[in-house]
Amino acid sequence: MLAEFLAARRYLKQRSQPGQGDANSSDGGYSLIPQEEVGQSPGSCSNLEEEEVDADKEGSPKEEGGVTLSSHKRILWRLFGLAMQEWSYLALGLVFLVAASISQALLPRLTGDVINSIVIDKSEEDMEEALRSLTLFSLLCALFSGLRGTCFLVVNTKMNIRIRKDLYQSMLKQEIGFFDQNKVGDLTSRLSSDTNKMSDQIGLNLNVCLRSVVQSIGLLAYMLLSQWRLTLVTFIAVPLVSLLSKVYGHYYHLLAKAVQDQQARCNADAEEVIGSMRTVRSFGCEEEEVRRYEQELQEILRLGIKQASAYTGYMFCFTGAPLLVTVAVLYFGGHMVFTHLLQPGDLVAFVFYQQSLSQAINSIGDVYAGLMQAAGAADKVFDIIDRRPATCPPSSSCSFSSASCSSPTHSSLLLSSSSELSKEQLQGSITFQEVSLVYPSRPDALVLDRVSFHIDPGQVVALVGSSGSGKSSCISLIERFYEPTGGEVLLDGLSLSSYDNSFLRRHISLVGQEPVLYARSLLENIAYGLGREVEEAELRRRVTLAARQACADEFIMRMEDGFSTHAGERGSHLSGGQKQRIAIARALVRNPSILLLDEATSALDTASEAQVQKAIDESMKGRTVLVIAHRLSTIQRADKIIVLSNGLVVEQGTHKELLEAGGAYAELVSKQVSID
Ligand SMILES: Nc1ncnc2c1ncn2[C@@H]1O[C@H](COP(=O)(O)OP(=O)(O)OP(=O)(O)O)[C@@H](O)[C@H]1O
Repeated sequence: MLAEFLAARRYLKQRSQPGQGDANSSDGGYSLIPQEEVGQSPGSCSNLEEEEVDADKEGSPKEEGGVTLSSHKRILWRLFGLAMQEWSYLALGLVFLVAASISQALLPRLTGDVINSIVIDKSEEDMEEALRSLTLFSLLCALFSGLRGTCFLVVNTKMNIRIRKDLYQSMLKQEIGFFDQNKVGDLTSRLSSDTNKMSDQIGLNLNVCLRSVVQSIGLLAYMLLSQWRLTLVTFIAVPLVSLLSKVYGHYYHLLAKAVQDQQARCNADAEEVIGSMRTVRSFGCEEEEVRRYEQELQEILRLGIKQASAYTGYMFCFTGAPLLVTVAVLYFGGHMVFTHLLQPGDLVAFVFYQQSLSQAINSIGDVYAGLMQAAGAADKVFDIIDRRPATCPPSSSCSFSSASCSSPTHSSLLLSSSSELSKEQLQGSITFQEVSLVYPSRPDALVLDRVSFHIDPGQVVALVGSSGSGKSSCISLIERFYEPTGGEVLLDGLSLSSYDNSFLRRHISLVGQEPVLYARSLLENIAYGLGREVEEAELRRRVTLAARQACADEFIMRMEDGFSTHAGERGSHLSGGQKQRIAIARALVRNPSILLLDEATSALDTASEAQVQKAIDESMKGRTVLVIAHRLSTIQRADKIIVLSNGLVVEQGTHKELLEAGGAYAELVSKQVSID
């Protein structure tokens, strides 16, 4: 309940004070003007303790945004462990923190001295001396606070960089099925907003927590020792604020969750539409999409208005209670001044101390909520960092460079000597042995059903079949994007899973249906995957050769910046045919033993296709080629044709043999011929 309340209160405070972190807002905590937080803190504090005690008593974890309190604690320890790796900055920060706290704690006392020297002693000299001390400690307090903040900010940044790198590294190691099951938006959000939230909240809250704890202990001790009666008065609002916390906490939590859910829906819809702008444009659905988006926004507005109304009640209770506490302190303190139990300056100093204590305790409450937020974000981030790619056999070690993993069995043989392996050492035979496949994201659909075929080294084999029959899935298995659910894929007679992935990447190249280029130069796009070990001159030679083979050199040289031309976001500065040729060049640049072509020439016009086809024909020599093509001209040149239907191999043979058989292939060809 406390977490709910604090999270809701934090949210509302952020809304009401744009641009101000609430934990920071109490920084300094020394003001004559009653703050909205003043006096809330006793409630917050007692509530915090109450909840902690409850959780302990029950011995069972409580739910917080789907993550249990005990797991939150575990995550927080891990986060603190990460922060502790920057121990030198933390230690320095701690020194400045203590120095700032001591200077700050003296300020109310010195202010009281100034007032007493004016009101009681009526001594100008005493006043000036007290003011000199006040100025000195104010400046010291400001300086130490700044230095403390700098140290904790450095810890934040260093932590953030480390977490991001670990997360990105882990993401890129995952199997392809992981990316089918997780939206790009979710993953990039983990990488940006969640990692920021983690490091910001930990750095900020560690800073605030340490400062507030040191201040609270000092202030409370001073208040109890100097004015214990007034200190008791300060805590009279505790039961009231506790009760209100429970009611509002629950209500705000529900509202905040509803707003978050609605915002997530809204963002997901917008992301989907922006990501498929071509489809939206070609169907002329822009206005319809704007209307849908507006409807979603209206729902956010409705919930926002509900929250805004609730805010009135929140402000009334939580601002009223502390003000009443201050009134009560002034009432009792005033009577004590009249009965000479207290001097006016001491009363003013006490009010300052009381407000500072309120802010310090209040900050601890905010720290709790902030840490819970950090734990929530960290939970998702650590899930990915700790995730073991599904393609990793249990005993294998994951290698980042291979984007997957290597098994120590057969692969060690290949891996240990992989740097010396030359192309000839991979003959290039491919065998599918009773291979079945079910995609992790669609566990009910059997996509390949005991598929068996064999491709000899150097053969050109065409996979044909109607849309959805499983052609691309076969290629995905050879690329080891997915593991077969049953059976085995063999390469040169050895199970594919026994090879080191970086070895496979070097010897197998794929040109996919929709070539994806990166927002880098054409040279970098073609050289993608060549590895850093290739020297600059050799790299340029290979890129130029590959571009020539893919008939891409002409159009590249016509461009003003040649190979340095920027491809644009996802290759948007190039035509479909140009993109395809760059993708082919990228596949050829590694001089692969096995070439996989998934409708690689589909986006080319007839003239370009003929050119590229000629280049591919040339580059096919001495390699194994598996090609998916709907065009008869491509298929009939193949040494062997494998016909797939609904995940089953229904026919195999040469063009001539299959035509004579008059089966599924002959039927496909009759349709194809009319298209060709
Ligand atoms: N990543 C994936 N996750 C879940 N299902 C998939 C995935 N990729 C393909 N499928 C499904 O597997 C089946 C076979 O798809 P595949 O892409 O292999 O067919 P294809 O013969 O290459 O089709 P096309 O000629 O249209 O490209 C289809 O039903 C498809 O919906």
